[in-house]
Amino acid sequence: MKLKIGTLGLPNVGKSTLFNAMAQQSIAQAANFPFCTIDPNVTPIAMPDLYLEELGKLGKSIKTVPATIEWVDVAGLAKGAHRGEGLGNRFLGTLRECRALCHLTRAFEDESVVHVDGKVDPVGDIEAIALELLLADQAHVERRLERGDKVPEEERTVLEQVASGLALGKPARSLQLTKEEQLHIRGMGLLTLKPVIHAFNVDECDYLLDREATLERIQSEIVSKLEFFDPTTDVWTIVSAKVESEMVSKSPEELAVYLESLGVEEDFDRKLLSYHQLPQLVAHVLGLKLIYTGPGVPPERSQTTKAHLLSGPLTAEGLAGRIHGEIESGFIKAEVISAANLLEHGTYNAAKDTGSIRMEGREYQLENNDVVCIKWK
Ligand SMILES: Nc1ncnc2c1ncn2[C@@H]1O[C@H](COP(=O)(O)OP(=O)(O)OP(=O)(O)O)[C@@H](O)[C@H]1O
Ligand SMILES: [Mg+2]
Repeated sequence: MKLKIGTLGLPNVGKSTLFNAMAQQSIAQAANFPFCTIDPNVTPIAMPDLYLEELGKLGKSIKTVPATIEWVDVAGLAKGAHRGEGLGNRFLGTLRECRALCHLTRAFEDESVVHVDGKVDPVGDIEAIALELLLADQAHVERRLERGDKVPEEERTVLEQVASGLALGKPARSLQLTKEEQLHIRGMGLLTLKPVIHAFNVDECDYLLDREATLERIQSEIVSKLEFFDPTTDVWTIVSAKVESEMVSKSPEELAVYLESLGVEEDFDRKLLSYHQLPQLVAHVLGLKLIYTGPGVPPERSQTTKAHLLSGPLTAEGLAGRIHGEIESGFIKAEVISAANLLEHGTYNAAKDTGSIRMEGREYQLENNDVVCIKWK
């Protein structure tokens, strides 16, 4: 199953516009009225990758396959959703399946775009959403605990701890649960346990021209005032959903004219755009790794260089199982080299000749940016 990231925020803050900028096409209906989105939108997003294309060339592959995550856009969450305001909070069930949340907050002034409360107040808006998540989790945990003995004891103990925290207004991720404790309640999909990427939706000027000053202002006026911003689980960035969605729908010529009209240099760094930035932050908060297969495999067996996303530990044998059952059962050894090291050598054979390719066994734990070639019989 693909790793999913869910967007969250008040109605009409730009979630679907950001989704379209991320998907690089217009899939989601984005419009200037609250509750425009009802059913979730989902799109695959390629993980930004430093090595894949070059490795594909080195391996003379016909195609390269990037690792992807799924970006999920849901309805706006209204204040009072737990009491049924807006579309209520039942749709949060979609977000329970997501591994991290991207919390989008309006930080642009534009009188023509409706704000559900009539004023732009990022700190208040974030806390309102945080409260809705807290209340949703509280109800979810209570329902589970009501099942009494049907809930395994280890799980019940952790849930009781979470319930006490939530009652004090503490999100589950702030309770410092151990990995093992988290495992007992994994199936619950607690929203307040998920890492949060705060994205502040700013206007084009703040985003493109006044970037540094905007970042400083957001840190001092918003992030530093948040009660539950934990830098060990949460990160933040700025986006400009409207301008970014316009950028991705333009041809290169139109884009040049558009950037010039905004007073932005043509060599504007595309790595600042959300479809690049946000997956990077996802990788950061979830500790994701990328590894590669393809180079080193004889061309008659594979003509594809593929990036694989790891969201937890994986052994060489585990990777073999992901590729094919026969490769797993016939596993002999794994040839491993880091992508950067392989590219320095120019060819797989050159890397082999200098002894740079290591031989690893079944139990080898894959590391970020490993290029792996499994030998099997
Ligand atoms: N940075 C921005 N500056 C100005 N306007 C913006 C910006 N980002 C989004 N908008 C505008 O805000 C309006 C609402 O956008 P959108 O439909 O994407 O919001 P949403 O959060 O998905 O809303 P809903 O919760 O109703 O689904 C649109 O008119 C969009 O063009
Ligand atoms: Mg929407």
